[in-house]
Amino acid sequence: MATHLKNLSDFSHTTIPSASPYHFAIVTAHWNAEITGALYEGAYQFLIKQGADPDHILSLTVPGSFELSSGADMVLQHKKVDAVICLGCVIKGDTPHFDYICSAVAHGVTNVGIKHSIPAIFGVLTTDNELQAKERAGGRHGNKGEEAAATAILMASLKSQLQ
Ligand SMILES: Nc1c(NC[C@H](O)[C@H](O)[C@H](O)CO)[nH]c(=O)[nH]c1=O
Ligand SMILES: CC(=O)[C@@H](O)COP(=O)(O)O
Repeated sequence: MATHLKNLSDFSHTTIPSASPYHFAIVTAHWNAEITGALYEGAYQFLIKQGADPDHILSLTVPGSFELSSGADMVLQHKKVDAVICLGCVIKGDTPHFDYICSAVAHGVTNVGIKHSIPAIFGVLTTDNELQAKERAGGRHGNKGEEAAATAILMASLKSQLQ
């Protein structure tokens, strides 16, 4: 399975730069709140462990994953952050709705990051069922929220090196 091959899931804290210089926003979708809450806790606690100032982490909630792009755009329009982490969980149902949401949020988060030249991190689970989601939100396949936070720190560090 591809998940066990993911480098980030094997990262050690020593390979990620300190988060202390940076300001972060975490935008979390309320849909599938048990899962997205676990993603949020993973992301938030990872940032803190890496030295982020709690006062430099802005946390917001949007209704669903489809709104993550809009939420991230609003944050980047009004707040100075070094990276925005978008967390959600889309679980396949009986209709193609899943495909439209997943495509929209993937493209939307990408476009928001490019629009603002601020790293916008795609921390959205797109699963066939609830079990797969639970396995990736603190279960046997790790916590994608932690990985999203690690990615945010790495990208913020990269940008600071280029300036
Ligand atoms: N089915 C899921 C949704 N659906 C809601 C959409 O994200 C959106 O809020 C609605 O279409 C109104 O624009 N959202 C998730 O995050 N996860 C799902 O499984
Ligand atoms: C991903 C979704 O929006 C999904 O929960 C909707 O379920 P359905 O396709 O059965 O309406």
